[in-house]
Amino acid sequence: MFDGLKDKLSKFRNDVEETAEEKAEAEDVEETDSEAAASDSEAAASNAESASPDTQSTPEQESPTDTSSTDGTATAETTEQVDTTDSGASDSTESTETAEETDDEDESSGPGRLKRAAAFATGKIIIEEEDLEDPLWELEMALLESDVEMSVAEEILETVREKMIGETRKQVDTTAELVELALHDALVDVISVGQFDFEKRLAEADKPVTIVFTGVNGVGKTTSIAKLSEYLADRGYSSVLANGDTYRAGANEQLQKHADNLDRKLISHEQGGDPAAVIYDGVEYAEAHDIDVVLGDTAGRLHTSDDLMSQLAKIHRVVDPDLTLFVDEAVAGQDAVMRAQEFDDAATVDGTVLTKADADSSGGAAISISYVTGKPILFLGTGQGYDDIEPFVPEELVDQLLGEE
Ligand SMILES: Nc1nc2c(ncn2[C@@H]2O[C@H](COP(=O)(O)OP(=O)(O)OP(=O)(O)O)[C@@H](O)[C@H]2O)c(=O)[nH]1
Repeated sequence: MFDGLKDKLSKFRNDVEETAEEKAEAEDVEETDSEAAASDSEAAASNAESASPDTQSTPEQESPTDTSSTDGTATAETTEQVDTTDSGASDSTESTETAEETDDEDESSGPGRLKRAAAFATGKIIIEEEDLEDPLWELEMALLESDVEMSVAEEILETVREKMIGETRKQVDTTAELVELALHDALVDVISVGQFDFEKRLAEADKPVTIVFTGVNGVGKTTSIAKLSEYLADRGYSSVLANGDTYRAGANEQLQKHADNLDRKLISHEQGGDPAAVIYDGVEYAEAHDIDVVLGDTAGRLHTSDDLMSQLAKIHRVVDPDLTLFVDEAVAGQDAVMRAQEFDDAATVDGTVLTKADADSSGGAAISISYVTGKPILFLGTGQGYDDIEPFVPEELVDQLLGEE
């Protein structure tokens, strides 16, 4: 599931890891060079000392803060040497103060020299904005290619940037681990918007609970109703089906077939009847027969989307459903995200059932819908069988996207 996106996320992790490794190597070389320079100058100083006591320098002159360079970088580099070579405490404190001042001036360019120097002294690598620039750009392209909605991609990037920049790699052992944590948090943040516990809500609600399904034709709405009926039966809830799609020829027969297969009651009216009246009858039937849940189908397409939306509005007025679930297919990518927003604007959707997650989809819809609508994905359709429906757990999806296999 969502293999393309999984590969792209894995590439981002490898890119950042490579960048960090290159940086570690470069800083190793820098360290070796500066150590060599330090021992050269120590040797030179001791030579000078033994050659002429008159030319011996004062402690102040030796202090790194008094180097003739006015360049902040040079000053801080000297501090690195002081820190790593563990020289006299007073010199070190003095030079640290100077470096802090320099550090403050240098804030805009990253975590600052002092922090870097301190991390560097203990073998840590700090991830900076410039290290992430290329990998983040590639990640943004990868997310957009995977049909992740633009504002969602930006939010993910922002969180990754926030979580990684200025972080020392050693705190989490490896760069890979740091990237994984940042990506994990960024993805969970956008995917889990609006999540609520469907089963708890169902358990606590007065019965019968009425659930209305909306969405365009062909995305798996009717099949999802049948699947959910079976899902509920597995958890001890009885349900009745009500066909509010009075517009499409053959809709009654289609739902009747599922009802027969599952041995459920179907409430239906003639084609052209009032959908709100059908679902209302479903509720009455449930009340009379002590049925826990009414699952109401609706038309996916009318003459105009205005007709469709006003029909939904009427169902809401007449039946006041406990939940309205928007159904769309994962393979529809950005189209599904756009439709989710349109339906939510018109009918106030409570959550989404994302079907065909088993098909080779980009993953963009699964990542974007909750963030864009503010309503959670509640179920994933994972095949054509009645049992092929799973509660949507954001953490599980993210683990799967970031998993090894
Ligand atoms: N692979 C796969 N196929 C699915 C899934 N859900 C539904 N389908 C198939 O998608 C097709 C359309 O499903 P329907 O339930 O008829 O779709 P609908 O939205 O009710 O469409 P209309 O009946 O035209 O209103 C059917 O062949 C289903 O078997 C799913 O999760 N995975």
